[in-house]
Amino acid sequence: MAKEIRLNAFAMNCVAHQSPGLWTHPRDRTAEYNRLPYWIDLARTLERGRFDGLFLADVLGVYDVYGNSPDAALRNAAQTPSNEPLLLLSAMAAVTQNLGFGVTSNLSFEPPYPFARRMSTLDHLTEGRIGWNVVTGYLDSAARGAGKDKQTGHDDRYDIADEYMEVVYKLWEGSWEDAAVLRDRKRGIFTDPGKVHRVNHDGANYRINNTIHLSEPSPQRTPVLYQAGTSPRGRQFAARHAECVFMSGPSAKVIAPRVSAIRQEAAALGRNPAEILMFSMMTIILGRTEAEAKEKYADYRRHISPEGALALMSGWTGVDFSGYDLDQQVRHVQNDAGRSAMDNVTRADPDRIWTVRDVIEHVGIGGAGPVVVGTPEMVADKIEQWFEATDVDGLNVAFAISPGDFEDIADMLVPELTKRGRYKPDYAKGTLREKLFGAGRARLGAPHPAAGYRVGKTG
Ligand SMILES: Cc1cc2nc3c(=O)[nH]c(=O)nc-3n(C[C@H](O)[C@H](O)[C@H](O)COP(=O)(O)O)c2cc1C
Repeated sequence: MAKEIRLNAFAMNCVAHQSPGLWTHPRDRTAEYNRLPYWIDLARTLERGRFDGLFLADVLGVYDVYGNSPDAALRNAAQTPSNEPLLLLSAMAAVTQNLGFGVTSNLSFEPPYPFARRMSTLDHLTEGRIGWNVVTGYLDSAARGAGKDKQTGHDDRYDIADEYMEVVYKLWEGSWEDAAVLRDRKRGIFTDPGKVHRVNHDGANYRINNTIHLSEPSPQRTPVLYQAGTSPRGRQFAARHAECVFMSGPSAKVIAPRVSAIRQEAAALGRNPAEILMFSMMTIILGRTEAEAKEKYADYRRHISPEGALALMSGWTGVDFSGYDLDQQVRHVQNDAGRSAMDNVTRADPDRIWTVRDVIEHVGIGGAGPVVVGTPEMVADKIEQWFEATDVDGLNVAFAISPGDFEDIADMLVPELTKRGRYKPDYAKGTLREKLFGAGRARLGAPHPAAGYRVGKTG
C-alpha cells in the first residue's frame, strides 16, 4: 500500500521566512510575526488541514556574509529581525488539540541543564506535542554574539552535539522514575525522593555534577527528535539520534540518495530504517484552475527580492555572493557553514549548472525546495510522483505567503489527498510521537540511545 503523505508547515518567527521580499505582497501577513494573532490563526489553519506539525526553523545570528554586512538582510528582512520560537508555542497549543510542534533550538549557545527543563515544560504544556530540531548553527555572527571569533568547525560541532544529546537524555530519561510523582494529598507527599536520581556527566565539553532534572516526567520525556543537515557527518548524527529528518533539495534526483544514505546508516546502527521519517521541503501554489495557479505564482514572483535571496544564500553557504556576476556559475566551496545548501547548487546533481541568477530564481520562493504549481489534482499527482521517486515520508511545506498558502492547502489539496486515500481522515490519538509512530509509543524505545538512560520500572 502506498504510504501516508504527511505534511509539516515550515515557518520561522520572522518576516517572510524563505521567500525574501514576499512580505510586500498585500495578502502576506508575516510582517505581523511579532504579534500572537498571526500565530494563533496559523495554528488553527494548520489544524483544520490536519497538518502533522508546524516546523519552526530558528537561526541564531544575523545574515551578514553577503557584502560582509548585515545591511542587505536588514533592508529585505531576510530572516532578520528574528524572534525566539519556543515562546510562541504555549499560545498555539492553547488553540489546538492535535497539531505537533517541531521547534528548532541551537545547542551551541545554551547549556543542556536549562534547555532540558524548557523542553520538558513545553512537553507538559502541549500535552506531549513537542519535537526538537537539533541544530548547531552555521553563522559566525552567532558565535561573535557569544563572545567567540568564529563558529566551531563543521564536524566538531556534530561531535559536541553527540555529547550534548547524551547529557539531555540523562536528564530527560535518567533522573525521574515514572512512579516518582505521587501527588498524595492524604499523606502530604508530592514526590517520592527515592525515585528521583541524580545525574552525573563528565565529558570533553559538558559536566553535570550530581544534580536532578527539575521537571517532573512529561508525556514524551525526550521530545520527538528532528535533525536537518545531510553532509556525511550530519547523516551519521541523524542515523544515531533523529526520529525525523528534514532535508531540502531542488529535485528528486538530489533528495533520493540522501534518503537512502540515512536509512542505510540507521540500519547499520540497528535501527529500523523505515522508522526514521524523512520530510523534504516543497512549496505548493494552488489554484482552482491551472491558469489561476500560474497567475498566482507569477504575481508572487513579482515580489521576490533578489538581494534578500542572495543574503540568505550567502548565510547558508558561507559564500559572499555580492561580488558575483549574475551569469557566473556557482562553484563548490567547502567551509564551516552548512554543506547541504552548497551541495544543492553545485555537485549534488552533476547534470545541472547553476548561475547566480538561477540561485535567485530558486531561492526567491520557498528557499531550497521545488515549487509545485497547479490545481489540487495536478499538485497531488506531482506529490505522489515525488514520494515514489524519493521514498520520503512527508513534506515540509514552505510558503510564498502566509497563512494564505496554507489556507489553500487545507481547503484544496488536503481534500484531494484524502480522497486518494493518501492523507489521514482524522488525527491519531496521543502524543506527537504516537501520532507519528503508533499507539503506545509515547516514549523512545530501544535501540534508540535515549532509551539506554532510563531508570526504574517503566510503564
Ligand atoms: C533543510 C534544512 C533546514 C535547516 N534548518 C535550520 C534551522 O532552522 N536552524 C539552524 O540553525 N540550522 C538549520 N539548518 C542547518 C543544519 O542544521 C546544519 O547546521 C547545516 O545544514 C550544516 O550541516 P550539514 O553540513 O550537515 O548540512 C538546516 C539545514 C537544512 C538542510
